[in-house]
Amino acid sequence: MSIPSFVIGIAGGTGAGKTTVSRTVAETVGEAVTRIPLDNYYEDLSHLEYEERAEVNYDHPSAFEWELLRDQLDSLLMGQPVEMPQYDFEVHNRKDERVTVEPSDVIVLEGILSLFDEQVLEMLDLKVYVMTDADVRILRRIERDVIDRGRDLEGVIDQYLGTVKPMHEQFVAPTKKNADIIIPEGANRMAVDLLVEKVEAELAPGDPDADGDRTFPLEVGEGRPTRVDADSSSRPDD
Ligand SMILES: Nc1ncnc2c1ncn2[C@@H]1O[C@H](COP(=O)(O)OP(=O)(O)O)[C@@H](O)[C@H]1O
Ligand SMILES: O=c1ccn([C@@H]2O[C@H](COP(=O)(O)O)[C@@H](O)[C@H]2O)c(=O)[nH]1
Repeated sequence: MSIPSFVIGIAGGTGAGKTTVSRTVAETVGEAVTRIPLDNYYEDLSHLEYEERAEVNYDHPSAFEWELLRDQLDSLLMGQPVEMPQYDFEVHNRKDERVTVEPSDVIVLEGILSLFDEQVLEMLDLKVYVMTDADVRILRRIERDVIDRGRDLEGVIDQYLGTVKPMHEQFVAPTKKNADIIIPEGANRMAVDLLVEKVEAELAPGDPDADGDRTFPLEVGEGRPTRVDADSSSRPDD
């Protein structure tokens, strides 16, 4: 395994297609990709009742436990496994169990604010922003939240207008300026192929120092760790 790993950050608004892009990259690259949903690092809100948790602003940076994310990314980059929290959207809270995540050649951090925190940005080798129009994103979100996350239509609309949209404009969309690559619409085949090519070039034996200080040992292809899916996510968008 390469130490440190090649770390990709994938940001973008809710419903932009971040999860789809990161899953497609992980599946196409093969075994050595660890996917880290930023959602797993929402603060533990066990001290609140469900009704109070339902009122929390989950689109503000303060909703996330950045310290834990930085520590766990650091550990993975040093080749150490971490016990990653898991998140349950239906109850707006962290699950009791954690999942052991092993370090791997490629780490993909994916979430609305993956390109927000300065210290996290320093850990990223490639920064991607998925840009999809707001009307498309809200339609996708309604479908997903009602079907997968146990919400009702009225609640989804209230949350969108009350917090999701204003926080997107204030905190998420401005992180586009931190991106190396902007992918339109989500699962854009050409863009995903280019990402995969870049990752594979970074991992290729014989290209040991593609960006100056990175060394990629010849272990690639030998005893790679199993792919870990740490899941249990101008123009009017963006
Ligand atoms: N390019 C695309 N075309 C059509 N539907 C897409 C595309 N990319 C993603 N989707 C769909 O949109 C929904 C939200 O995508 P997802 O990847 O979960 O977004 P995010 O992680 O940014 O919230 C999913 O149902 C997904 O299948
Ligand atoms: O308990 C929660 C936690 C988060 N959310 C919403 O999720 C999205 C982020 O997930 P995506 O997959 O990027 O859409 C964020 O906009 C939060 O509003 C939630 O509703 N409840």
